[in-house]
Amino acid sequence: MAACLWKKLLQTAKERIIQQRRASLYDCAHGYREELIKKKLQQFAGGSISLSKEENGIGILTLNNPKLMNAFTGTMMLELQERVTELESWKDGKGLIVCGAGNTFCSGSDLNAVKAMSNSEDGMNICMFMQNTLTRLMRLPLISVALVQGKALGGGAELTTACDFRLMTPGSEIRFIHKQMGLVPGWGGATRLVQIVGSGAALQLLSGAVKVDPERALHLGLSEKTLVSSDETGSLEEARAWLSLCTEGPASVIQAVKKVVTAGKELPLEAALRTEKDVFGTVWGGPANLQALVQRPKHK
Ligand SMILES: CC[C@H](C(=O)O)C(=O)SCCNC(=O)CCNC(=O)[C@H](O)C(C)(C)COP(=O)(O)OP(=O)(O)OC[C@H]1O[C@@H](n2cnc3c(N)ncnc32)[C@H](O)[C@@H]1OP(=O)(O)O
Repeated sequence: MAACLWKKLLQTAKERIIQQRRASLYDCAHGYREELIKKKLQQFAGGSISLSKEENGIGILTLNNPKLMNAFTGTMMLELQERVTELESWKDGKGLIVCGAGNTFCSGSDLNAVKAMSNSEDGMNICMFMQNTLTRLMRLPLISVALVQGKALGGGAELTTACDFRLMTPGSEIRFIHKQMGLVPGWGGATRLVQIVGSGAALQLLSGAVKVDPERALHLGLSEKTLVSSDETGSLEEARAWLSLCTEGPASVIQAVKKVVTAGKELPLEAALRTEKDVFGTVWGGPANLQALVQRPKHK
């Protein structure tokens, strides 16, 4: 009887955590019609978003549009959502590296698409679509790293803030250039930047459309490390090595760690504590915990 009750409690806790994670920010109550925006984005084709899920639990998500400095076309925005959905159900996943092809990160939205969708309705729908998608990316139960090579501009800079960490190669830059386009970030980048560097520094970076080089990024806490290599292969290997320091151990435990930190970051105190309790309940007495106890030397 007790075991049956325990299993039910565990299942309820897991379902509640998954529901919290997958709930979209915007829906029809906000005038958001996802199927309509998807149809519109489909019209702006080009490039791709690939995902390689490796045996060691590290995923590599690559923006492939090097001819346009990995600018986001409409279909790439749709593919990003598909990859995030895939990652949400990756049971063995522990970490994620987001990078760009051709030794550069991402130069934001494809300006050809931006010009064709410059009306308010399309703009708001893209804004809500990308906020939904990047919020889900941010909340993945994986430890994520943006590997910034070359340039991360506009929406590309915003994408870096949806990752837990940023690693930059020599000579690379993160730049919120929105002001120069008469804009502010719309994919959630301003909100996340304030959380990362504080409101003062965020205001300076946005109001000045400041080129943030690796040194300044380190100083601001926007980047964790300046890598040694600038080339695609070398920098990816360095990023893998850096991430492996955070992802050693069973996927269930690494995912639980990310979930409790997300709760602490996003929820009011008591809700965060209750989520922590729920997540704790999924690992206490679990296989990794029991195995660790067996391996622990008896206290003398
Ligand atoms: C909320 C987010 C916001 C929005 O969605 O409204 C945006 O992100 S808007 C886009 C903001 N991004 C930009 O304004 C960057 C524009 N690009 C550049 O400033 C430069 O291309 C740069 C600095 C990224 C690279 O300069 P470089 O001299 O090294 O190369 P080229 O400029 O010759 O670029 C090569 C090739 O790529 C095309 N390109 C680059 N960025 C974009 C883009 N965002 N959209 C479309 N096409 C882009 C560029 O036109 C060149 O193409 P080519 O056919 O060879 O002329």
